[in-house]
Amino acid sequence: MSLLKVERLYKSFKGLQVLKDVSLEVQAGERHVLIGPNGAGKTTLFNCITGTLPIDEGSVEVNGRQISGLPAFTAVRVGMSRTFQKNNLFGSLTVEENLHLAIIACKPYRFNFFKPYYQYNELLTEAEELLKQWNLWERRGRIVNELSYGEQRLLEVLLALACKPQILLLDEPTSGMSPAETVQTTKLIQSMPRSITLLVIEHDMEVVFSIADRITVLHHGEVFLSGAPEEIRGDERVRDIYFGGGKLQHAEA
Ligand SMILES: Nc1ncnc2c1ncn2[C@@H]1O[C@H](COP(=O)(O)OP(=O)(O)OP(=O)(O)O)[C@@H](O)[C@H]1O
Repeated sequence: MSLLKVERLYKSFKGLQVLKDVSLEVQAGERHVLIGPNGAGKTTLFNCITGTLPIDEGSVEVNGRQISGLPAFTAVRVGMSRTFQKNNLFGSLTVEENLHLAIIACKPYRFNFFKPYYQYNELLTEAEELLKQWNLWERRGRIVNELSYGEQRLLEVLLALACKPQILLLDEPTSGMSPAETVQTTKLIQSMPRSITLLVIEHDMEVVFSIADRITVLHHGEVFLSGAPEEIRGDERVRDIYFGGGKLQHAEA
């Protein structure tokens, strides 16, 4: 059974049809990458999957449980976490404080907001483990606004991991990063355990082909093609609509 199943999804904005009959299945443990030209509807699809946006028609199931039409927190409850194209961090707080807040947000019922958070040993231990696991322990005291853009994007991924998701949606995780930061982020994604299923929007073809088990191409709001990376790489039509010839050759080099 697929972990995530999107069936015949439609979404429009004031008459503009942005997603048309989109069906997509992501198997448990898979690294599934969503590509497509600007405006193809990729982020809108993420917003519809996570419940950030209501859908017009269709369904979204996680582990066989229907979540379409339910509030956005349902996605978190069924084990889904996501990052956004733009950072959503508390810039004046430290890396560690941001992580504490992310952990608290995942399980608010475990915390009493009148008790100082540093009295929750379990919270501090969980944060320490994550910071060490993802090589941010040394930078835990840094104020987020003082981090490079790439470091901030990496922190976003770490915050999404704080909820210990079964399925993680990453929206252009390497956008705006330097080449070195892109390599670091790619390695981080590759090192994630297969217990975390990934659905990733990505434009950088080097990154796409180094992480994907399966690729879905979205074009004008429709699934144009879905298949193994070799299949997508070799498809002339995909080159025409998306790669414009040059980019894919660069990725093969
Ligand atoms: N809230 C909204 N209201 C109206 N139109 C929207 C809204 N969100 C997205 N759109 C439109 O929907 C279309 C798809 O946008 P979307 O951001 O999903 O594309 P994308 O494939 O993620 O593009 P990119 O790669 O540039 O991020 C675009 O034409 C966009 O202008």
